[in-house]
Amino acid sequence: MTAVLSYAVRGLTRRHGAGECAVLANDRIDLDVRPAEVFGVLGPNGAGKTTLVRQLMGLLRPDAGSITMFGHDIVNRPAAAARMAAYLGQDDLALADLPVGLAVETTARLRGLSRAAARRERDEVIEELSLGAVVSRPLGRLSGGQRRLACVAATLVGERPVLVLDEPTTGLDPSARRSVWAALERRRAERGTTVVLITHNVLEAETVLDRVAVLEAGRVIACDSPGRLKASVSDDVRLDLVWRHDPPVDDPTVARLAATARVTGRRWTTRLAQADARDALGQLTSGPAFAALDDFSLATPSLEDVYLTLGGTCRDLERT
Ligand SMILES: Nc1ncnc2c1ncn2[C@@H]1O[C@H](COP(=O)(O)OP(=O)(O)OP(=O)(O)O)[C@@H](O)[C@H]1O
Repeated sequence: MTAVLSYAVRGLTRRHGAGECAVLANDRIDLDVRPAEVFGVLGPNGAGKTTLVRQLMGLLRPDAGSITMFGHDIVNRPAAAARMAAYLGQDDLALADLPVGLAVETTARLRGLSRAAARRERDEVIEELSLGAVVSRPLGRLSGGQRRLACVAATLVGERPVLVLDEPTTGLDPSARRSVWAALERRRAERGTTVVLITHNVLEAETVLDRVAVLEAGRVIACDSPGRLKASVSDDVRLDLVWRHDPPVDDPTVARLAATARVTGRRWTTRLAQADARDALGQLTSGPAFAALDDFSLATPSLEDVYLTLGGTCRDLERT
């Protein structure tokens, strides 16, 4: 059965450093990634995400455990990973001196395409990601977002059956983010491409991923579809309140919410049973506390709630 999986990972363990400074970056990770799946790895800084995907690409050797890719042993034959997967790392400046178009074309040639096919794919992906305006400029002299997008373009050429992307949309504006997601979805739908990607962004994770593995301190603390993970946490809803200034804690409803609110600057985030949330919102919006409110929202559980419920910490997760 594992032969048909894009990835089968078992007991994957990897330490960095030695002695007292050793960090257990991946701790007995088990994962299955299915063909044509968009599979996400979500977690805070230092959770072990990059360590995991670098092992999936054969760039880092595990201390223990196994990884097979379409049934091939990647740990003992890491070169097989490079033949089957394209990788977008966090810093991808290997071709920094080349103009964008040439960098993309060169990558396609390195992946075995003929000159004509490489140029055709280059033109298609430049158009697809709206990179026409910077096609002749060296990668190293672009803005951070433009460079990231150009590196995504280079990753997409050459029709690899698997794409492994370390934070592909970090630094991109909303329109560029949308074109990246559309480009990945197109490859999955038309070619059955498997996509494994790291993201910090819980909102993106909810909308683009088929399944997500949540990592915390080197361990997978949950792995399922965003919908099933959300359904598993509870029926509670999230009430977010943003105050204009100091919250009026002499108001009884505000005082009650203060007891459990997670405070981030002027924002309070509370999780409540649906009836309690409706009641609290009713009291707040019809009473004197309303004048102190800048904004409020009531939402069903998000992946962030799942993450917090599972014991994760919310630092470093993006929500915009
Ligand atoms: N070369 C290294 N030497 C020592 N420790 C390392 C090394 N690389 C990573 N680590 C440590 O291993 C842990 C996991 O790092 P990793 O880069 O995999 O996390 P991450 O989830 O990708 O983080 P981020 O979201 O910040 O990119 C961290 O504690 C990190 O400090």
